[in-house]
Amino acid sequence: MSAPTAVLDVGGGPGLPQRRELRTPVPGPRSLELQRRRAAVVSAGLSSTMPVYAAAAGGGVLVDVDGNSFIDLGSGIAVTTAGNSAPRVVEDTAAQLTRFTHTCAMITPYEGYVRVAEELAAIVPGDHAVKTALFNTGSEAVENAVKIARYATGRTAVAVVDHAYHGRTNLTMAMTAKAVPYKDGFGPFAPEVYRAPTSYPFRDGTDLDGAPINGPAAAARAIAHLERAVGASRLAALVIEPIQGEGGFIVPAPGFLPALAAWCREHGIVLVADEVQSGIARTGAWFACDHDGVVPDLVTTAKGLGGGLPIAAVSGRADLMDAVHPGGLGGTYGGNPVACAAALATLRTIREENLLDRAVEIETLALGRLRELQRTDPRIGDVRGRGAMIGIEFVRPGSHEPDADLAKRVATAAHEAGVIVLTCGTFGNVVRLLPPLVIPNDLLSEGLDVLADALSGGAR
Ligand SMILES: Cc1ncc(COP(=O)(O)O)c(CNCCCC(=O)O)c1O
Repeated sequence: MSAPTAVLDVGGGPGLPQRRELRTPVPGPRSLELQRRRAAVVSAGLSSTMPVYAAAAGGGVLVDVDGNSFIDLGSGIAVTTAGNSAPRVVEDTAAQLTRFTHTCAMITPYEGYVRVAEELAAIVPGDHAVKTALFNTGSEAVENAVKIARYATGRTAVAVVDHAYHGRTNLTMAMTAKAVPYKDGFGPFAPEVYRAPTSYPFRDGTDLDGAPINGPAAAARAIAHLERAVGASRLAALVIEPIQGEGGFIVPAPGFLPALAAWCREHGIVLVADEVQSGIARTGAWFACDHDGVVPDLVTTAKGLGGGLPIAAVSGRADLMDAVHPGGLGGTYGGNPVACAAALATLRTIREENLLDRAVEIETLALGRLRELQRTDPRIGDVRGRGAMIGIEFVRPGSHEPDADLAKRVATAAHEAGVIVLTCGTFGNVVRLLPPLVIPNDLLSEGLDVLADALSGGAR
């Protein structure tokens, strides 16, 4: 057994020097040693975007085991929204750890769970009574939202849309659109899932009569498809991301979500907004649904909710949440007390540091800079997003043909220059920005400069 690699003894949180600084090649020697050890004992099925190993993180940076300081534009996939090792999260979880670490909420409940449910009831869209059940991962929340919808309606069919991502469990894989890497080889998948076209403004073009496929037209197209493929009366739920994440940071055309919501209401179909990636202040509102004035019946949240601790939730109409028989929902760790303390501290940090407004400031800065780049670079097909959830779609110049290789080269060049960015998209041709909302403006601007350099130089 190898001795633990001596890592940098630096504390995380906002006190970390907020700078981009490379002291070694990327990856450095300690990361290379850890890569060697990992290859011997960790499944090859687990990939990793960055070739380095984390030692500390906070504010807008992540420091690796070789002392390299990276600008973090990924937030661990939209999780450390309120900052890594956020002070209140650290303080409140440490205090909880000394009281009790686990009792199982189904065995001996505790106030923290109730307080998280009270907090979510206060921010979830709508003026109806809201109840919550807590879980551990986004996939688990989506699975349980479907369970609740099926139980409450007595129906079994589930509608999803193209480019969707909902998780890696059997049902959520069936609901996810992209085969590689998420589904290939893992079937058979759960039945009774029906996929409709979504609103993808950059790629929707016009209908057969030459009219642009706007929001209402895209909704009519999706509804017509579902009416043919399954029928509204058989649908328990429509599960949709208000802004699609892994599918490519796709913001639907105005009017698309409201038209779908009206159709669901008309036919008693439970509208589930999967806000695992777009929720909890990420887009400049508590939920992405808020931007469209849509009130879903159920909302799934995870990622940003826990400030890094694993916690997920299904929140929604009390009549639906109470439809399930006692004991019908559960799980050993759901709403772990330490994770609940983290969630409460995260929500408090978002409020006290005005991070909803901060997300809007980040949107203005990032979209402005990227659209400036787009004006002179035909390889940037689309720049889109809300708040601190921004996507850059790369194409072959003069076409809509996806350029996944360019997206990968830009991301790799950014990594080598000390900036963490992620790619996504059905076609793999989207670079996405998910900075912590606490990132200083100068660091965000520097990260955008690095992307611009990667585009103009390193990523030919
Ligand atoms: C909308 C939406 N719903 C559900 C999920 C699933 O959440 P879990 O916490 O990863 O299970 C996600 C997770 N997205 C990141 C997946 C990363 C990967 O596994 O490669 C999401 O974005």
